[in-house]
Amino acid sequence: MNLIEETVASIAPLDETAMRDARDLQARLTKPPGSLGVLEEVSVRLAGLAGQCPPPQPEPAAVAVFAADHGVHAQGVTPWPQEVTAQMVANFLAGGAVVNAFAAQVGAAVTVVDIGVAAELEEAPGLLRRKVAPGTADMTAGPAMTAEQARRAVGTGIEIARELGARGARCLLTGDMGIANTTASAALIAAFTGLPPERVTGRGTGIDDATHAHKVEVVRTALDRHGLAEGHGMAPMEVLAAVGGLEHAAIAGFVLGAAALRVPVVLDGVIAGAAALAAAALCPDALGACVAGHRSAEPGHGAAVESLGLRPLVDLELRLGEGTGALLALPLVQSAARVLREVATFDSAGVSEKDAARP
Ligand SMILES: Cc1cc2ncn([C@H]3O[C@H](COP(=O)(O)O)[C@@H](O)[C@H]3O)c2cc1C
Ligand SMILES: O=C(O)c1cccnc1
Repeated sequence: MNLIEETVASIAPLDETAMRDARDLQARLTKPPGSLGVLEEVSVRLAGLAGQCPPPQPEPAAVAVFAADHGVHAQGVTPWPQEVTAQMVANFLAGGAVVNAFAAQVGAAVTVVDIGVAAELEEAPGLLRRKVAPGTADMTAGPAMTAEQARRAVGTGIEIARELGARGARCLLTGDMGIANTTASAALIAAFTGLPPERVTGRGTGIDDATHAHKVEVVRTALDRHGLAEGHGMAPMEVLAAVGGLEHAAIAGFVLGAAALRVPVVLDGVIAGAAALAAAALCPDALGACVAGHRSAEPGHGAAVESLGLRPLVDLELRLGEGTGALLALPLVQSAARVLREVATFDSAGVSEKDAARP
């Protein structure tokens, strides 16, 4: 078996006993039952993932920012030059980007992964040089990646999850950097959900109406070219290779790797949403490890999380990527676990329970 098959085979569903224990415990904690809303469900999932109640505290946390370039950039789908991908990588490594500020705020480590940046990048602390190719090919002209490149990128994502886990991370967060990657995200989301391009293609970094209309047509052209209309029946790895980015493939692997380690993975925005659709198509049980950090302003992201049955924790109209939305959600995930670990029960604290006779 290869790394991807081995990893998929090792991913088990959430542990029902631990989840039942967590629900029972939530009902006995000194608060009205259900009063922590969505966070109670998060705590139950964390227990199910760990196979124990209470679950371990999901910290320390590490965000992996997967950076790559995109051949579809040539189609004029974004106003930003491709060099910005490499320039932002340098900014991440210098600590000057929003992801660095948010990571510092919540105490998460930042690792940058060159999975497919067009430019040659020099060795630097905090940079993992794992370039599979210097960017993808233009998906409107042919497959974005070869099958081998897609496999290598997914495998690298699995390895990065393992490496961060081996360094002690107990919560993983996804990040991305890749000019034009919202176009590839839209194509992946359309291919995996069957929704039409106009429903899932957004404005990315910010484009006018004419460019947006053109971007929708670029996505439609790519889907047509690769026979990815609704009901296509293509295998997930083939879909990734046809219209995905190297960072999408790596993030899909990262999700699989986290699920195999039984470590929660907090998903960022539309790029992670597209990658999670691929991961879930490869292994539905991998979703058990996933927490949707936030809901991005990109329409395709809403479609992706709905299709995955995930409930985003934060909704602040963010449309940045880098891992920023996942980082904002991290304290919520950690608080959810801490409740199960630290809050007293009615019994232990001597607090009276609700009078059964009263409404
Ligand atoms: C300065 C800058 C910093 C960023 N940080 C994340 N992105 C985000 O925007 C890009 C995707 O948008 P589109 O598909 O419209 O090109 C990705 O690189 C994503 O990570 C950035 C974009 C820019 C310009
Ligand atoms: O949803 C995101 O993460 C996003 C949106 C726009 C541009 N880059 C990323």
